[in-house]
Amino acid sequence: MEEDTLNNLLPASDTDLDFSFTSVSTATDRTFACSSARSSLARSSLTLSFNDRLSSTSSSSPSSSSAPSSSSSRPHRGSDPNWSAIKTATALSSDGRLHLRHLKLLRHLGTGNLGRVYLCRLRDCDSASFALKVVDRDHLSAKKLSHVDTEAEILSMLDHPFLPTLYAHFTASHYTCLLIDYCPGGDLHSLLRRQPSNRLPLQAVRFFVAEVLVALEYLHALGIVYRDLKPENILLRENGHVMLSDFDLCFKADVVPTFRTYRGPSDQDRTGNSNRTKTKHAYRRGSCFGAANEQREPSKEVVAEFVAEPTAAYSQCCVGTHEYLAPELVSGAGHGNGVDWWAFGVLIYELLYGTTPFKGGNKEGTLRNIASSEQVRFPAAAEKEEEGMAEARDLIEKLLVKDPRRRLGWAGGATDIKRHLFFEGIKWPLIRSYRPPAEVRGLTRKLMRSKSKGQGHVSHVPGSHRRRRWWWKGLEFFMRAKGSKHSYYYCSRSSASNHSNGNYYRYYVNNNKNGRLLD
Ligand SMILES: Nc1ncnc2c1ncn2[C@@H]1O[C@H](COP(=O)(O)OP(=O)(O)OP(=O)(O)O)[C@@H](O)[C@H]1O
Repeated sequence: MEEDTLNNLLPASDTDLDFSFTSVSTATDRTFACSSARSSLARSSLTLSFNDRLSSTSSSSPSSSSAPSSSSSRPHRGSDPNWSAIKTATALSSDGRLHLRHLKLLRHLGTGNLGRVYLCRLRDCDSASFALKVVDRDHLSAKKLSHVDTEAEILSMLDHPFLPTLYAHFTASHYTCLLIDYCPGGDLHSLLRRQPSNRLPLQAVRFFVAEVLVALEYLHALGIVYRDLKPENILLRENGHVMLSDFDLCFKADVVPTFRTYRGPSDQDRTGNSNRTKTKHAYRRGSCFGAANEQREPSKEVVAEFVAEPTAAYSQCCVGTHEYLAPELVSGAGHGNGVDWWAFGVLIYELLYGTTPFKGGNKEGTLRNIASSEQVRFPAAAEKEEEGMAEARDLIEKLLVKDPRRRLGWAGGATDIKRHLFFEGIKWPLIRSYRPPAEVRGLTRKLMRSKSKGQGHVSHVPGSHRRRRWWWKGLEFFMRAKGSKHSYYYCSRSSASNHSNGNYYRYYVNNNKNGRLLD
């Protein structure tokens, strides 16, 4: 029905656009506000500065359309059939650029806070599917527009199998359009809700979080702190591998890559389960994190490893999804790269246990639990629990350390986390070749179906309510109760009643003397 309507409304040219999309109704206010990111000092030529890498594909001028982001600047996607299709379409275009008229909208996939997302194809090529995020600039505040630009900037930097590729970014009339990979597998949150007790088997968790870890590693190496990790933002590609989405809450900092050395297993023991005395290491082998083990003596050689972690990243702009907020975000005292590693711990916990670790009776309760000194607790272990659960708990405990500087990942990033025993045996360079877990209910069947239909989409499970990023009045109450010296300003308090889901609040922490809002 909706598909028909959209098809009927398809524009003959870009100028017809006003009639082709329904404007996003007053969207909920974003919790994002631009960060007060404090970059690290540029110590050497190795310092990567985000701004140096901005792609020229980002264009905000009205009525412009852009040439597709060049596949040559994305070496890993050079042979991607989607790129070939885009190149063919632009070669046939009179001005060598991709326009909205080259696309055929097939279906509305969903609506976010900034815009609507459509499944689409190129008019002259039925084999390549894309997701088109359409943002009606006329209906967004200046602040939200800056979020759109942030998302476009970040997307234009990415070249990674577990992150979206931005094929084109164009502005037509008052619409900004971002053309990215289409993920027919839906999101991990919906997949989780299909599982018995909302839990995934441990091997499936290892598969998904290992890929997320690699994606975060890449983002952090670029100095990007993601800040919105949660199952809802982990989409599943046609091949069952993950793709992180939603980059408008990110903030950027400089990162100083370093080489360091470590001595094999002794370091592994440090980051792994320290109570375990192992003389031999069990290596899992076989397809998709299988359980076949092989015993071998630990290697003792000194290994040089690359670490690019934005440890100096700093922002005071508090954003995120409440169950995934790190304690330093809740306290409003400023935060950095550690928030992603905290959220990574929450993610592993939720995938394994079907709930988040600090969830309270209501949102304030959750915040209180996060901010308290109470350590993470686990449900009582089953009598016969899956192999690897002890390692999983140990990893979660090390990630959910309340002090960000003592949290696993803060200093060494994903490099440290990868060495934890939970991930033992994973051959990281081959991670793209691992088979998605066949035992996960709904995963392969849905993906197969979407493949055969060519345009299927794993819908959200009814009742699997997506957790939005919000901030809520309860925080004010909560902080007052704690006698905090910080004061909070709800930037959108007056418009809160207009919000479509009524649960979005953006706030600034004001802890400077002159009372200026930190932005
Ligand atoms: N590349 C994609 N492939 C398939 N579905 C997608 C894709 N990108 C987004 N979607 C779907 O479209 C919907 C809207 O996505 P969008 O990124 O605009 O907002 P969101 O994920 O709801 O988050 P927020 O509103 O917080 O920005 C989501 O439900 C998502 O599942």
